[in-house]
Amino acid sequence: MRLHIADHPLVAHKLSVLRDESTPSPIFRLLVDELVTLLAYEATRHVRTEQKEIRTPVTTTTGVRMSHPSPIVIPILRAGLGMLDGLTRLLPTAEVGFLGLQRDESTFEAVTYANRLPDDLTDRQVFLLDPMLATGGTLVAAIDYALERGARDVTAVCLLAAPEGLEVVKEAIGERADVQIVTAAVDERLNEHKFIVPGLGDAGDRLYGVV
Ligand SMILES: O=P(O)(O)OC[C@H]1O[C@H](OP(=O)(O)OP(=O)(O)O)[C@H](O)[C@@H]1O
Ligand SMILES: O=c1cc[nH]c(=O)[nH]1
Ligand SMILES: [Mg+2]
Repeated sequence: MRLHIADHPLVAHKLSVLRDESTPSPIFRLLVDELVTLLAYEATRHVRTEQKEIRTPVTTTTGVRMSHPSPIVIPILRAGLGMLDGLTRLLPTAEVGFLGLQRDESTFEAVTYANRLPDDLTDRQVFLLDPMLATGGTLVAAIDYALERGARDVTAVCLLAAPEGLEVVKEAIGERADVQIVTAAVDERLNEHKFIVPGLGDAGDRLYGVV
């Protein structure tokens, strides 16, 4: 597992506003979108391309285009949905699959309630979107869905990660695949409710309200 922590003053600034409990939902949503676009620049650094001859007004030259098959972007509902536009803005030809996972409030285990993925992800670059990597249970489940469909190249884009969750993901993946995690920050720890500290609270609730 490879970990990339985005080190950029704009990322740090926007993340600080997200952490602020007084930031209202409309601003929170806007900032998540902006942050993801900044993270997407790093997350797509190894997106597959191929050479292509192009004709400029002056001459012919060798350019680059995205390879086929196109990448697949998978937001993990609910909170990951707030990250979808930020990523597809940079990868407009990507296909989009959906996973709905909710953490059980007493056991903290991830429960799947929606799964709309292609059966075959062989040779596809997969981008998983979830703002919070806390215990890691949700991300491990999502990575497993991708790997059991043949994916071997998976990038997870998060806003915040806890050290405990990163360790869980690393152990669970082992040598099975090349998994990259791109995050805006690694926080201190989890609290007794398995929330990230200092964190930003419940990302889904802050994006969409308490339902
Ligand atoms: O690393 P973990 O301990 O598994 O926790 C992280 C998950 O918890 C949150 O989802 P939540 O269950 O609150 O669902 P929501 O997005 O619908 O609010 C968050 O969006 C992650 O998906
Ligand atoms: O801090 C946390 C942990 C899990 N899910 C969240 O939304 N926030
Ligand atoms: Mg939630």
